[in-house]
Amino acid sequence: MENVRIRGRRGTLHFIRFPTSEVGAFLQLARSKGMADLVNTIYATGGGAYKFEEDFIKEVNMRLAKLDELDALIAGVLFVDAMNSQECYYWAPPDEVPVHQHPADSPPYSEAALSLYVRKPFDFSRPYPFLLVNIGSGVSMLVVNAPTDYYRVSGTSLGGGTFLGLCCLLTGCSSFEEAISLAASGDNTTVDKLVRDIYGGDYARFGLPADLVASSFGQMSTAERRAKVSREDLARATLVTITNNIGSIARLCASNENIERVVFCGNFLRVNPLSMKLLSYAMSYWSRGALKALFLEHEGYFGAVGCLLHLDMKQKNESLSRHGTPPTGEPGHADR
Ligand SMILES: Nc1ncnc2c1ncn2[C@@H]1O[C@H](COP(=O)(O)OP(=O)(O)OP(=O)(O)O)[C@@H](O)[C@H]1O
Ligand SMILES: CC(C)(CO)[C@@H](O)C(=O)NCCC(=O)O
Repeated sequence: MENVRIRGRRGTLHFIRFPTSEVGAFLQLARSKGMADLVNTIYATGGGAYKFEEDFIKEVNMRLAKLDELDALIAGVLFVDAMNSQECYYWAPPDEVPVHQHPADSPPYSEAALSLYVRKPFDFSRPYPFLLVNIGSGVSMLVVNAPTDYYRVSGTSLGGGTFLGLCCLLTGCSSFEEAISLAASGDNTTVDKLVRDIYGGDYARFGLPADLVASSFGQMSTAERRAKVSREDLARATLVTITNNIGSIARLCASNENIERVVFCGNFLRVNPLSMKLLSYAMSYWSRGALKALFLEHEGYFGAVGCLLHLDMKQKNESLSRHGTPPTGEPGHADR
């Protein structure tokens, strides 16, 4: 991300990621490159900041300054959105006709229709209140009323980790990228039981369209169906199941809290336009156009940015209490 001002300096933020299972390799690299000669403190957030604290001290003699993951997440989201005019976007059909107003003969949730969804920029400069749905390995849902006024309203353990774990079990795949690519070419209707499979068409009285999933994995109870199903279809059904469940909980939370904008983030959405389109459809359809699903370009990096900002704040506060003035642009002395 270019042209970012932090700690009195302007520059480009570079993001890298690696799974926490690789922390050992990172520590080895840090040691071999003499990283501890340059820095003595790393700002860190999430469970890993606690879990790996001892390893950092023991292996590279570096201290972890720990920040709460949800504080850091929100600070990061607000900062990155303010810095990058293209950060926030949504997905919609090209005609922008609300999905619940589409004629019954052209269902906007069909494969063909979803593939037409296009990404459009959203002006998030007046964000409050919003529901922030962070889809990591588990899912946290936060009502955000102001930069430091928020609460965790709900969560679910059925998240990105569940998708990946179940996909590995069901398809034998071994990476998130592989799971997503299988899902992209699969068909969940061979796995799930649809309203059509139960009613022969729509259940019109309660607005349940024929193509809606009535029972996730509902077809898999018969041996005949199981014999015919492909890995791709299983991956697709897993993706649709997890995504729709998150969408459903998010929608209930948003309506309960009288919130119209639901911002989804977290690495589950990485290289995963299908889930974003499904969430967009679900939010709009089930709220009859009242809710809007929003997404963020730097989906999984906000916690890290929140940490960096905390360092900036800390330095400003230290400088104010020492000299009565903000810092001049030199890095802080307490932490390197
Ligand atoms: N390269 C990848 N390897 C593994 N998982 C990935 C990858 N890219 C995206 N994902 C998805 O991102 C999820 C993790 O998301 P994220 O990194 O945002 O969460 P987290 O901070 O680890 O979650 P939690 O705080 O719940 O433990 C994985 O469960 C998986 O669905
Ligand atoms: C435990 C955390 C907060 C760790 O990031 C996350 O994985 C989560 O919100 N899990 C869902 C827990 C629940 O609300 O059921």
